[in-house]
Amino acid sequence: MTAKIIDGKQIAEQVISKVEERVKLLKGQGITPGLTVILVGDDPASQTYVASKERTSQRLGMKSEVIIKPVTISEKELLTLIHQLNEDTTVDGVLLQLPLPKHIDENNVLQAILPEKDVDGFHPVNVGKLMLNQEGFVPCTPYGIIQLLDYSSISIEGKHAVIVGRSNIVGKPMGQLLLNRHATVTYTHSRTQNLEKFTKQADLLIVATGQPQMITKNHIKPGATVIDVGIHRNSDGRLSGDVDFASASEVAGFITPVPGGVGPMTIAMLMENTCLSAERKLSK
Ligand SMILES: Nc1nc2c(c(=O)[nH]1)N[C@@H](CN(C=O)c1ccc(C(=O)N[C@@H](CCC(=O)O)C(=O)O)cc1)CN2
Repeated sequence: MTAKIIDGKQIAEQVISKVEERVKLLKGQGITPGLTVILVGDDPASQTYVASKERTSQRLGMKSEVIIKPVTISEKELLTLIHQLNEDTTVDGVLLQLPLPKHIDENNVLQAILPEKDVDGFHPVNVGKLMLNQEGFVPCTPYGIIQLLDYSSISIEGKHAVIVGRSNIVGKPMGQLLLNRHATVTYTHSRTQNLEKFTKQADLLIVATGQPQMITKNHIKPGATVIDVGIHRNSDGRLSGDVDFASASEVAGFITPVPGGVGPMTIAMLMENTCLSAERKLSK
């Protein structure tokens, strides 16, 4: 078997086109959705992702702002900035680019963002709403993966989804989203014994481990859908994921590439969440 490639770039463009129409409608009613991204430090990968967020939001006609702070910023200063953005009525979405320097308590600062401006979906209120299957904000990467499956007509209901990785950004919300769509969900992680035993049962295998190319054809049930969330820059400058793409493609039914799979969807869903935040403000 040779897997069909799920083209994240193309699906992201479709999502973005729909958001563009919604932004036009909002502007017609005097509302310009506003996104502010805070970047602390000078990590090159974070700079790339933030630039992409800025470029895409500008392209959509949103009010786009990137605030860059030195790595030495104190937690107190960062909290003051977030409080200012919470008060700013022209800002619909506030996003703090992760990772943060070690001296800043990530939970503390993420919780300072108003839940109604938390377009990353990381605030405990939005995490709780996801658990209860209520409307809030859904974290962009797992939300994007659901879109990849839907746009590719890959059914979720009744399927066995196995998640490899249990981060707050991807693994945990991913499992909850799939559960809300009636999948049977298994979480695995770095201390799971005999990982293959679980991954080989997966109809939908979502890999977010941060370990380059750790998943091979030996982990995959023939015909399964494999979603690779990992992103690693190799010594030759090329990008690869947590899945050995060549090997996995031999047995998977569908697979996402890196680059051009999940990454572009993260940006697209951020645009959707920002637009949604502005729409909610209008309907209040
Ligand atoms: N506050 C947040 N921080 C981080 C998040 C997040 O969702 N919210 N996710 C990741 C990084 N990330 C977004 O911020 C992100 C990662 C990758 C891509 C992407 O488009 N990747 C491209 C390749 C880009 C490249 O050349 O390096 C691809 O996969 O095709 C977008 C966003 C951690 N931090």
